[in-house]
Amino acid sequence: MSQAPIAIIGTGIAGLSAARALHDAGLPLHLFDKSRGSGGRMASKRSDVGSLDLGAQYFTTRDRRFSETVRQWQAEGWVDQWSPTLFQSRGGQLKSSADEQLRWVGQPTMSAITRGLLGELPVTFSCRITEVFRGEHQWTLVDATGTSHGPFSHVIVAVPAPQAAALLSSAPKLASAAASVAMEPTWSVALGFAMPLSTTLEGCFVQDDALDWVARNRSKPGRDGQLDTWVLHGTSEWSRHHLDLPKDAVIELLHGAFAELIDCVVPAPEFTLAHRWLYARPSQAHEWNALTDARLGLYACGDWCLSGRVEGAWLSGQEAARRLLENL
Ligand SMILES: Cc1cc2nc3c(=O)[nH]c(=O)nc-3n(C[C@H](O)[C@H](O)[C@H](O)COP(=O)(O)OP(=O)(O)OC[C@H]3O[C@@H](n4cnc5c(N)ncnc54)[C@H](O)[C@@H]3O)c2cc1C
Ligand SMILES: NC(=O)C1=CC=CN([C@@H]2O[C@H](COP(=O)(O)OP(=O)(O)OC[C@H]3O[C@@H](n4cnc5c(N)ncnc54)[C@H](O)[C@@H]3O)[C@@H](O)[C@H]2O)C1
Repeated sequence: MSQAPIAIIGTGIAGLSAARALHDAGLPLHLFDKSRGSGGRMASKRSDVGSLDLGAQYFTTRDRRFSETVRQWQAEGWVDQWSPTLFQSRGGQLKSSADEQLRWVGQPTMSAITRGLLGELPVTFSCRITEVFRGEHQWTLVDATGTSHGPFSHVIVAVPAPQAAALLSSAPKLASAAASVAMEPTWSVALGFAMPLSTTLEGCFVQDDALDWVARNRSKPGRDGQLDTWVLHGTSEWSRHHLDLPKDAVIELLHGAFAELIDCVVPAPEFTLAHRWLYARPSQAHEWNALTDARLGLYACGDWCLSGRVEGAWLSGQEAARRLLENL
């Protein structure tokens, strides 16, 4: 009898990191994602004015294994360095804030990375898994339409913590660890201007009331589009307080904060878009690496098991795969 595949729920960077490691070890697997494509919080959004990075803006590497992997991605042509002209704003004071940090982005879009990792791996998109249960020896998944998928030998849950908790109910310790992780929201707004804004600013760390971060989308390698597009992120606190505000109102408020922040005239935008990330980042970092119930064959990974960054999510996926292989 052929070996049942491993189910991986989530095609963000954590799920795909685990998937690649298991595939490279020769194990069969099948991925599921509720979205129409891969990437999760590091996916780019297609829009009328080109592709926009509404979630992860860039990533840094501190861990040696991740640095080496990113160099391989660079050789594949999936990533490039981004060296924006950086500013910071504190108490309304905008000033240049150059540094030596190496920052990476997917190119020509952030999604290039997870698309590259996914390659030809078997995947079912637009499939929200609502239940994960174990029979005598194997696992079955049930999706939101009531359809069953399986059997699977093991399951890796690679979704944000609050969503993971429900899928981990077969292992109460794992479920309660995931349920203990609070995740903060982020409102993300894109503005597109017909005339390029008259500023050298390409990225800005903001420590004011509403805004947390501002980036000129087309300063990133490989981005095109006719408009001068900008991405603005609200702070966690501001986003929480304005969680249920209509998108138009969020756009108006963050556009106003942007106009106050930046050192040039900001006209009415030709294009606007708002996206609410309910589970943008864990409110604190953990050092769990991944969660494991080796006896059951159930694992969880994601940025919330580590640093709440792209690097943490990738490392967590590697660790889930390593533990699964160790327990075969
Ligand atoms: C606005 C914003 C800005 C950010 N900026 C940066 C940054 O500049 N640098 C940085 O390093 N990090 C940044 N991050 C964080 C970074 O994006 C995340 O740490 C990382 O992408 C998380 O990857 P993940 O695989 O753990 O989770 P996710 O990317 O969330 O992937 C989880 C996947 O699971 C799917 N899913 C969820 N529930 C189900 C279900 N029930 N069934 C099937 N599929 C499901 C989702 O559709 C998703 O594709 C940012 C995040 C946000 C939101
Ligand atoms: N908005 C969200 O939901 C986010 C979720 C998760 C992460 N988010 C942001 O991602 C970046 C990534 O962090 P990093 O990899 O540690 O990058 P970093 O460039 O080293 O920035 C970390 C932090 O340091 C401050 N900082 C760095 N460089 C400068 C500089 N030249 N001038 C001023 N301040 C600087 C700044 O506070 C950075 O936030 C990170 O930005 C997360 O906020 C968003």
